Amino acid sequence: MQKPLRIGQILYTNVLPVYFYFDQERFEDRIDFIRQVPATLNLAMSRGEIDLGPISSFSYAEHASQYVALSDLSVSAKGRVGSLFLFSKKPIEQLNGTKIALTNTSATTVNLLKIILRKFYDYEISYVTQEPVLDRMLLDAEAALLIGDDAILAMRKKGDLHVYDLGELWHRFTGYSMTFAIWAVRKQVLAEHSALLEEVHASFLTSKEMTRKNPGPLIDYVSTHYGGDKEEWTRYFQGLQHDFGDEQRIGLEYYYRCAAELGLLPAPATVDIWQAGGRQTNTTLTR
Ligand SMILES: C=C(O[C@@H]1C=C(C(=O)O)C=C[C@H]1O)C(=O)O
Repeated sequence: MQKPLRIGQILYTNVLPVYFYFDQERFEDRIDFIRQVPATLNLAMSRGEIDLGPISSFSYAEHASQYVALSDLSVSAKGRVGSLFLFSKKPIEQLNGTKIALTNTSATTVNLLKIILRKFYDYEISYVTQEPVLDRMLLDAEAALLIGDDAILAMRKKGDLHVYDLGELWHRFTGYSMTFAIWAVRKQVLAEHSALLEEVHASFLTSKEMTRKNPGPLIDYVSTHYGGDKEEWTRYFQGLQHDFGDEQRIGLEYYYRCAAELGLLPAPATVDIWQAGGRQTNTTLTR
């Protein structure tokens, strides 16, 4: 019997629309889910311990020759995201020359912050990477970056800290949307599992469409498990995009170029979309 397909799931609410109605039972023991924060999934994917799933878009670029991406799936936003915050003791205009603490759960957003503060503010910052605990991060740093549910929960007790949404900053300076996660598949897995992969991909897309049409049950679930009011959660999910079309690709590939320009990536990457049936399209844009 074939080994089960190992599928990652980001341990944050932001991916739930793609998993909420995923019909796991239909796959019985043909799939396994591994639930972790993005940085852990990134590493597991690069080591071949996971076969497919959402990873940081930055990590996709670092391993672009080994991965392809599933079409129409991402965690993206044009403007405000609502779960990627820089919490700062001072206004952002006064952060040049300071120390900023970065969550150890992220790859895309920590580099997005570096790009924004270097390229658009022309700042020199000293960065430290820490566990995502806001109070502890701010003991010795002027500002702290959190992502995912850590950011959502910290926002509720931010006191008089200044708060900046990274998606909003990116959009303000570039006019682009930003893609934080994409569903990567290790190329090695394609030949072995292509039929199963098509089924899994279709189930993700079905879940996404079902939550789009009827978000009520998901909103009830998250407000029960994570607190917060339902309007807040409704606004959060409305602001997130889980598609990956031209708009998302253009913004992401611009981010890759900025990252390469600053030496954060060895070269600007492009995203290869795997098409059901085994075809692959390289989505490189002419520049
Ligand atoms: C929108 C978000 O996108 C995330 C940010 C990631 C990163 O910074 O590496 C990775 C996956 C996504 O979960 C979020 O976490 O709030």
